[in-house]
Amino acid sequence: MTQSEQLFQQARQVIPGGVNSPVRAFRAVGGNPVFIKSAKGAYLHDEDGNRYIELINSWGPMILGHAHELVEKAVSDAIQHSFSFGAPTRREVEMAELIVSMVPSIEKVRMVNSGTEATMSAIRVARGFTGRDKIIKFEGCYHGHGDSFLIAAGSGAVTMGVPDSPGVTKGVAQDTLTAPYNDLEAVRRLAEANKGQIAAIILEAVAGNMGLVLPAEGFIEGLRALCDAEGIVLIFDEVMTGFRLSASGFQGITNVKPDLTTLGKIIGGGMPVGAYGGRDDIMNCVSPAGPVYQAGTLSGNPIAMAAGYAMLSHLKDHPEVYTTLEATGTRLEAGLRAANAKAGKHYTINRIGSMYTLFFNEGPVTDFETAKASDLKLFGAYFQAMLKRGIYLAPSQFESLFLSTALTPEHVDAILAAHEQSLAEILA
Ligand SMILES: Cc1ncc(COP(=O)(O)O)c(C=O)c1O
Ligand SMILES: N[C@H](C=O)CCC(=O)O
Repeated sequence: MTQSEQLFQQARQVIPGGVNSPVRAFRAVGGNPVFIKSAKGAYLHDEDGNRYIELINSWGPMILGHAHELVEKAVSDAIQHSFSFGAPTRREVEMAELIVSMVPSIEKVRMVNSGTEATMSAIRVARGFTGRDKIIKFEGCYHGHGDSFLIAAGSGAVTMGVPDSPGVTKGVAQDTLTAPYNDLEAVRRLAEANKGQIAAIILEAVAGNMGLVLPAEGFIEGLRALCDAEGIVLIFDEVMTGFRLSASGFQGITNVKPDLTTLGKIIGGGMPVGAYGGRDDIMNCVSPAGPVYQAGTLSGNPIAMAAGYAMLSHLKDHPEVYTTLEATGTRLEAGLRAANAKAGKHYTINRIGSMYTLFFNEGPVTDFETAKASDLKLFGAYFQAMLKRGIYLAPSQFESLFLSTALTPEHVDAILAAHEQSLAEILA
């Protein structure tokens, strides 16, 4: 038995399903999850001494690769002053100023401890601000595990076959209306049928939790116009895309500005952090400035703030990070397409910057339905074939992969060699 097998056996006795987040259990791809011991740069090392090239990067945060010295130093310096105070600190003011300076639509920001907390809080504020109850979300978008979002949810929820989770009350579920991603007409119909009742439209402007799906031309602009016309709060969930697609996230590469933005992942540099922010008048509803309650014992945690501040300042001062990531993504995408064509397959590859998904589906993949048409059995075989060759992919078709600046052209070539061999193996 390997160390990972032994640990998984132990884990199942004391942790539900043996993992602290469902997608880690490898249920969608079979086999035993790999237990990680350490990581540095572009590599993960497991408990059995195997090394993998990293394409998940902790589901996004490690944009500079693992254990980057800047973040490492910031954390070790911060630790000298204790780990949590539950009181205001200089660093959290600086962190808020930094976020506000980098994301133009954010005038005020509140730190929380996860992306889930950020999205839950953002819709509460939108409801408090508008005095309305309903929200619109998109099928296959995932906004964490808050009750209101576990309706037609992507990511681990669809991977485990529970996009509508038991445990969410009918009352909560009926306040979440869903539309197919990229279907503006469907959203307009919902808004018309529920006139004056919709507090917010929340979306992953680039969806990463049904696999990567890009917004169709005019979709985001149409949502903005609809929200303006109907007094609906537009929320971009940038937990994945924030500071990844540009130094100001997805909104840095489009003209559309949301009213509220949710953040997570990169802003903690790998520490557990989330944030939500946006228009001054909306954010002033948050307690103690206003009546909408939201709190947190560990919110603005000094270690997390130090890690996040080091990460964001680096991204702000080094725009070349994004050019490097684009070059890595371009090289990888071109190689994957060439290998697929050589194998006689024209699988869809959706990519933007350092995020991409290879769908086992000839596509196009433009929404949840088309993503679900992928050959999941083949994906599972591909995942295992790549893992065996030392490439660590997300263990589900319904996820994006994340590149880091630690990946060199040589790493990309190693990934492409493994890809070609894996395709040959699974298609034989
Ligand atoms: C777009 C998006 N929103 C929200 C979340 C929830 O974040 P967390 O897992 O930190 O609660 C995630 C990831 O899980 C995400 O990808
Ligand atoms: N897609 C999720 C976050 O981005 C995957 C992480 C998780 O659910 O554990």
